[in-house]
Amino acid sequence: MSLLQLRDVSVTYRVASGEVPAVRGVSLDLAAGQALGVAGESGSGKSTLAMALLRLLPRDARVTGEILLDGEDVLTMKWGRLRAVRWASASVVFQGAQHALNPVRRIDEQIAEPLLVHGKATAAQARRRVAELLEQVGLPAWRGRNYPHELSGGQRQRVMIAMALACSPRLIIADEPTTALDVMIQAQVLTLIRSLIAEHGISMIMISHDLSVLASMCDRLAVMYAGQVVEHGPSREVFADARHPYSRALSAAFPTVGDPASRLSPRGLAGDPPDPMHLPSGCSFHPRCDVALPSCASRPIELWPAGEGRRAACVHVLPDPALPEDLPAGSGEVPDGPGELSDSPGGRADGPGEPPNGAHAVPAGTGGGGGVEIGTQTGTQTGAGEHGADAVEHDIPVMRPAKEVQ
Ligand SMILES: Nc1ncnc2c1ncn2[C@@H]1O[C@H](COP(=O)(O)OP(=O)(O)OP(=O)(O)O)[C@@H](O)[C@H]1O
Repeated sequence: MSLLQLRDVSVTYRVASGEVPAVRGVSLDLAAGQALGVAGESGSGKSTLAMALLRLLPRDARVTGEILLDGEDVLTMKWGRLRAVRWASASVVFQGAQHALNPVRRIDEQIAEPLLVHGKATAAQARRRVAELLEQVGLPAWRGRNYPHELSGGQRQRVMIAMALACSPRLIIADEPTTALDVMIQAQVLTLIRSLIAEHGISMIMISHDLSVLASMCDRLAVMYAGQVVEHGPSREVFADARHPYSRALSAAFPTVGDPASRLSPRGLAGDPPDPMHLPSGCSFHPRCDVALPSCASRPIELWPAGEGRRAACVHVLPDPALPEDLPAGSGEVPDGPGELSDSPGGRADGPGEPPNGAHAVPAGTGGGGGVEIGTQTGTQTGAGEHGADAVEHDIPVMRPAKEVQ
C-alpha cells in the first residue's frame, strides 16, 4: 500500500479580495521508501501543497480532498493524533528552515525536543540520540553545545535535518531544503539527504523549482503549474522526455554542467504564471504554450496516460488531439504537427509556426524544439529513476546559486 495518497487535494486561501485557489485537485501516490519530487515555478502551489500534508497552513486556508498517511486521513485527524503524527511519522525541512532555530537555545536541546515531547526517549537516551544524529548529519557531537549563531548556514541546515530525523519518521517533506545555501554546500546537503533517506528507507517529498536537482534526487517527479499537477511519472523520463510543454520548458530552463550549449543559449519560458484569481479558461498553460491548439483555450483538460506509469495534462498526448475547431476552415484534415507530439515529445519537425492563439513566442529551444536539447541535458542524469545507493553514486546533481535559477 502507498505510504501517502493524495486524493483530489485542493487548497484555497481566503483573502480580502476573494479566494486564491493555490492548489487544485492534486492526486498523487507515494510508495514506502520512494522519493517524489514536486517541481514548478514560483507561485505554482508547491509549498502550499507541502504544508497541507501536515496541516501546517494558516487559518485562512481551506483544504479539501483526502491526504491519507498510512491510510489515515490527515485532514480529519483529531489534534492530539495530528501532533503525534508530526515529527514522529512525518517531518518537514523547510526552505530557510535554519532560521527557525531558536537563537537562545543550544543545538542539542533543540534536537532533543521532539524526542522528549513525543515521549520517544528519556533525558539520558535523548542525549545519546542527539550525539548520534549530529554524527549522522556530519557534525561532531560537541557542536550540540553551540548556539545557532555559532554555526554556518550549511551546518544549521544539517541541524534541521537532524531534527527531522530525530523521531525516525517514515516520511520527510523537504521544501527547497538547500535554496538558502551556497552552491557547494547545496551539493553537500543534497548528498547527505539522499544518503540518509536511502540508508533509513525513509520516503521523501522534495519540493523545488529545479527539475534537474529533483531528477537526480527522486524516483518520481510531479510538475505543478497554476496549482495543478500537469505531469507526473518516473523522474528520468519526465526530465529527459517531458510530455507536457510546460515540463519541457522547465527542464530546458536550466543550464547543465558539462553542456556548453546550455550555457550559451539562455533559455526560459516567456510570459508570467497566471494570477490564480484569474486563471485562463481551458488549459491554464495555453497562453504561454507554443503548441496550443485553438480548442486548448476552452476544452476540459485532464491528466491523460502518457506512457508507462506516466500522465500528462496536455491534449498532445492523445492519439487524436485536434477537435473540429482546430481544423483549418473547410478542411477535414487534422493540422500537421501537434498530433505528432504524442510520439515525439521533442516537438514538431516542421516547427509550430505562430501560436494559434496569439500566445507569446517561446525562445528557441524551450518548446517544440526543446526535446533534443533536453535529451542532451540528461546525458548526465544516469540512474535518476532508481532510489538508493546506486542512484546516489551515479547522479551528479546540477546545482547553481539561487540567483541563477529564480
Ligand atoms: N497565506 C497566503 N494567503 C494568500 N495567498 C497565498 C498565501 N500563501 C500563498 N498564497 C498564494 O498561493 C499561490 C501558491 O503559493 P505557494 O507559495 O504555494 O507557491 P510555490 O510554488 O511554493 O512558490 P515559491 O517557489 O515561490 O515558494 C500563490 O499565488 C501565492 O500568492
